[in-house]
Amino acid sequence: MMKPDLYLGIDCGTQGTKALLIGDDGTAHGRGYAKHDLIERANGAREQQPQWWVDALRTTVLQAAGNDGAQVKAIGVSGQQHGLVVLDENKEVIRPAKLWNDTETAPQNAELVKLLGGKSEAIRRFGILPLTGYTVSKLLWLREMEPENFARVRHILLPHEYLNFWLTGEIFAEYGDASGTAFFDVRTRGWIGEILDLIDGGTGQLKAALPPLLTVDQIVGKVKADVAAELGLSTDCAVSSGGGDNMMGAIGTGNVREGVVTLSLGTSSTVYSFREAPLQHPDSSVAPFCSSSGGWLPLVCTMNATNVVTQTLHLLGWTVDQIDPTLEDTVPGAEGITFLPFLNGERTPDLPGARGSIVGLNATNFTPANLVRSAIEGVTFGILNGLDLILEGKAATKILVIGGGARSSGWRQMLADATGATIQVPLEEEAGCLGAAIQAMYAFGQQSGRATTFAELTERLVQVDETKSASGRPEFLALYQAARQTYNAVLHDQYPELRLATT
Ligand SMILES: Nc1ncnc2c1ncn2[C@@H]1O[C@H](COP(=O)(O)OP(=O)(O)O)[C@@H](O)[C@H]1O
Ligand SMILES: O=C(CO)[C@@H](O)[C@H](O)COP(=O)(O)O
Repeated sequence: MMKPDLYLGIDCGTQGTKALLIGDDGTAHGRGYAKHDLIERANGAREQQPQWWVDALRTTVLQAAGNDGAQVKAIGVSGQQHGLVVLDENKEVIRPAKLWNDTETAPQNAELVKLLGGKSEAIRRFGILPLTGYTVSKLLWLREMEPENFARVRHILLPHEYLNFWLTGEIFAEYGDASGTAFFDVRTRGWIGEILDLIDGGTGQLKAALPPLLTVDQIVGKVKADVAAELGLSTDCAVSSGGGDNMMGAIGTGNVREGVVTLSLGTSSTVYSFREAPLQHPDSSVAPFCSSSGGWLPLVCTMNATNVVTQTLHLLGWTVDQIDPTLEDTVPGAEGITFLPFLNGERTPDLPGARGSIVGLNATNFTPANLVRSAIEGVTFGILNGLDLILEGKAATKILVIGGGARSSGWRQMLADATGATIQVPLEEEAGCLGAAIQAMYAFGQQSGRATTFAELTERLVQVDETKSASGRPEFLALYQAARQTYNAVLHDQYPELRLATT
């Protein structure tokens, strides 16, 4: 019997790496998962060793494709966005990668925005406002805090590009993930050398360290012989350009045409919707990123999501299994408790120095269950403020929800009740992996003369798990609107400098 062609999608998230092996028809042939460590310091530092991602990739590829490696035609890699990986002249990692949720670099981000002429000028000139967490301020931080490491930088990579490099020995960038550096012009799809000149004083060191950019039709290269031997892959196995995890989540939810909305509840919470043309939203919280399927992917990201829920559960000695009964047993608004979930500063709203707070406690409402509900509501209301921005005032009718938090039926129902939209979950839970595998299939098709489109592929391979859909219950809408208004009022009260769009 002929063995089927297989495609491997790898997703290097913050908490762990996942791998998914699929056939031409989208059938899953194997899966893998490995956890990552995280370096966390009270000053907002969030770092990981790139080697940890490589180790996790090895483990998950062997788990997913250990017996079928020779049939894998192409691999796509999805990675947490914005992380800074710096390599020296021998292509060795210089220091741990500062991650998308690192807020230690907030002073450098503020300094950079000033150097660029202020917020409006930065947007006018470069089409993007650097926010704390984007790659660019990590470079300024490195120059100021670790000048000896800065002097050794010869290659600047993002997490997924580092994994592509490990797999192929080639260093390339692609438009989607490059958008999150803030030294990439999303309008013209080219690097912005001028910003890097400001950081290195015009020596040209950083510009020379930028990788060449690939279009989505191109591949990074073939898997190196030693990697192929170790992982049981063929040396003919191609590696597609890959992309940021949100860009791959977009492909994995069919968000490759206008009108589709995806909401991800992972370590971060994100909401995004594909556009044919770049979108310069009046609110700079809307990141004007490119997608990794061609086109653009305006996106809002909050830095505190399942991490806050998990930490609240840990505090109580509870587990995620208790989320659903807890939401069932409590009422919207948690009897007056409001939880601002900024345990690690925040990116949306732009408050990198913010701290979390819980307000409205009294002798009757101060219960473990209300505490858990208020944490989930705080995370939810924050990302729904982002959803309003993405939809530019229009009401959502259908939202595809992905990420670890999407496993909770109670949380899905909360999203449906609070928006009035139908909440759907893709049949393949690991949308980032599926998107990466689909991109690999697309690139392999382009390379081998069997060209297809992302629309055709996703139409065929992305399906909804109808058993997990949730519809808004009208009687809950007003209750959630009131709770969300209270949340926004507390937010503005504590941070009067905000001009966040509220409902
Ligand atoms: N049933 C569940 N209900 C709510 N949250 C869950 C559930 N299962 C897992 N999670 C949360 O999902 C998170 C992991 O999400 P994931 O999307 O894999 O993150 P990342 O991509 O950032 O590594 C964990 O914090 C975990 O607590
Ligand atoms: O910074 C962003 C998006 O701009 C984050 O969404 C990161 O890409 C991390 O993703 P997860 O680990 O939460 O999937």
